[in-house]
Amino acid sequence: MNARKHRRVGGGLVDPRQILASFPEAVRKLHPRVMVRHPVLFVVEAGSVLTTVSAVLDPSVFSWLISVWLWLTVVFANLAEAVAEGRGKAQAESLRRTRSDTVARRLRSWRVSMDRREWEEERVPAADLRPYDFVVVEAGETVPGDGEVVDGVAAVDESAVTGESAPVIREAGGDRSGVTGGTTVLSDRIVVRITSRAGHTFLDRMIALVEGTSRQKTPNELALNILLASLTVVFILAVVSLQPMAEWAGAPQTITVLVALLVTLIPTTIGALLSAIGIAGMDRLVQRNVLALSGRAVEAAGDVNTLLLDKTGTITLGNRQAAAFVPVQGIAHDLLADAAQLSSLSDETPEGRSIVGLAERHGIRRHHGDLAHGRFVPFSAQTRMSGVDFAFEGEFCRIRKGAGSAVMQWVARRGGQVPEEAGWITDSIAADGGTPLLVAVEDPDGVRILGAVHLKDVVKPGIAERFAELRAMGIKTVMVTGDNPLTAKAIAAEAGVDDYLAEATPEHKLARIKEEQAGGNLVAMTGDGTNDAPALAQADVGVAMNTGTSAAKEAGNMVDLDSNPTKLIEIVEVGKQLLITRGALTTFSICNDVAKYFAIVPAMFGGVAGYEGLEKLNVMGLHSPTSAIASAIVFNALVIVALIPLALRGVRYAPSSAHVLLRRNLSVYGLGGLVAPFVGIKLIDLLMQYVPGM
Ligand SMILES: Nc1ncnc2c1ncn2[C@@H]1O[C@H](COP(=O)(O)OP(=O)(O)OP(=O)(O)O)[C@@H](O)[C@H]1O
Ligand SMILES: [K+]
Ligand SMILES: [Mg+2]
Repeated sequence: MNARKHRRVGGGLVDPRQILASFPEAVRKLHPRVMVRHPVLFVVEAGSVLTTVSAVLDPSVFSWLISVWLWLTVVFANLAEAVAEGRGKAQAESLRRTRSDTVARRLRSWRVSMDRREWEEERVPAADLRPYDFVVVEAGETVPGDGEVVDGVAAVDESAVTGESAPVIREAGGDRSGVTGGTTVLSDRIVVRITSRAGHTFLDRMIALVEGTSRQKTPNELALNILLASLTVVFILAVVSLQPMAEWAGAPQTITVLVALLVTLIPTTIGALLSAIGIAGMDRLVQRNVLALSGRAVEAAGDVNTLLLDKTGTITLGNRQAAAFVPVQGIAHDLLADAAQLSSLSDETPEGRSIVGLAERHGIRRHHGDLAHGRFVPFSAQTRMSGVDFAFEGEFCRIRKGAGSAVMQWVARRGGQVPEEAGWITDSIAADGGTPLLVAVEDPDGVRILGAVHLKDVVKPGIAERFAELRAMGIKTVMVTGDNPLTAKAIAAEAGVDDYLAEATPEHKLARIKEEQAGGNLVAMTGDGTNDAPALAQADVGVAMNTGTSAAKEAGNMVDLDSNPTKLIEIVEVGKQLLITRGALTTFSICNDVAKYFAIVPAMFGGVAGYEGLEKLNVMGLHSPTSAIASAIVFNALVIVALIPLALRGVRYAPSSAHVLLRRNLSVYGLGGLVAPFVGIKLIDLLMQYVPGM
């Protein structure tokens, strides 16, 4: 994994300076409008106001001590969130500097005659660009906005966004056409169609994300918040109803004591850390160069059990190159090469361009001028073919090239014969992991297959080991590809996926995901192409490769800046760690509160006639009732600070089954939660006895 240049080192540790720096923000967050979003802490804040008023009216060391520590409890809770948010701020700053304030070279066109347009360049600020504007970017210039390359090929330096310094190729036509505003073109010239409005670019979204401004509570977080709020209501009722009983026993309690009791009982610890845990999860993904555009997706990632990947550009490098022309018997090699080149002259896909190039290397150089009144048939994922219709020396002619089955059908439909040999050729190319494209012509002599083009692609290195890791995590991998079954089988075997689906159209990919979801599976999908977009949108976790088309990036809910399909392993780990951390700290918090109840109630009623039985519960032998209560409140506040690093770093996660993790959690954090207050409160009480008046 590459380290983003402006990325901090040792992301898991909390720098004490960071805590200090976040203090003012924590105090600002005391505003009730902010606090109502955290119901448990809102109750603590209200309690702090009550005890402060009562301390003013009826001052004592005890009442002031409690008031001060209650306020500290709320500040500490806000501190957790402020520290979590603060960690993204520096990164956001450096991204802001990257955001381009460049001047764009916008193309303006007007119609001169029926079929001719005149183009003119104008210089406008990047901020004025709108979707469907066309801009020119040349070597040395900054891409002024997000868009799609519609003409040309260029090497682009994307390090400003991805942190990766090796240049990448961006080109028109294929699945590597997306460019991001703020990146720099290193060579050549491209024309870009702008796809996003100023202020809504990828970089803007990235800034909002690392700053946490766009973060919304996830469904799980909302549910937990409701649970915590309900618990709080129950405890409020319990404490309020305690007073009549205490009065009946002749020991009415002060407001300060009642508020203190309430605060120790309600789940303040998890209430304080909940949002920091969520922010930290998103942050951990940013550290791994993944932008999660929804918190829900991060949670879902923790439970994913099926991963769908497309082949070209995701499992393979995606730069399918023509390697050879394989003619059928009786057809000259150069005739096939010529036909293949003619059909590709306007095919702006990488495949198309590489066919033109290969034919040129065989000495065949055709130009658009050779195609009188030619009509180009562009490639589509549905037809899996492309080609051209034109007139040649007065004769009408059609050429088609494409997936074996698609071209065979085309030939058969037009009344031609498909020689058995065509099947052998495509099969032998496919069995090798290559992609065969059959080439066929239709002219006055009839319809026939000329041969095949052998397209070669390379499986990304090291991918098989990573898929084995996914298997160990209980995740099934399925490759879905538009390619033929034999190629799919060969690549599937080489990459080590569990299953594959060949000849898949965008609809098939989508259907396969719905099918998996109907079977109760949580599905992740990684892809880069426009033909992956529907599937990326349907998947619970849709990870788009940053190299991909803007349609793919819009459809997914995560973008991997490294365009590494096995990144999902890390995404799943972060998701699991998020869920486990939240579970562990909730367990700890609730067990803690139960233990505090036993520490504080006996002390409160110690020595009260009729409640002597409770005295026996005072196993801790605390100094005095006031000291016991104050110690519990101090402990309650300090626990929050002590757990901030754990909330931000996440509970240690080692891949193992869900029930092993659950058991481990319950024992470590449940037991820890029960024992910690007895030790902590006793220690604080030992100090508290030296405070005069306690
Ligand atoms: N430019 C082209 N002209 C004609 N046929 C093509 C062209 N590009 C690809 N094909 C054929 O169409 C098939 C489907 O292509 P598509 O892009 O939908 O899927 P893919 O890239 O092979 O797979 P994946 O979905 O894994 O990216 C290819 O396998 C190939 O046989
Ligand atoms: K508490
Ligand atoms: Mg693809």
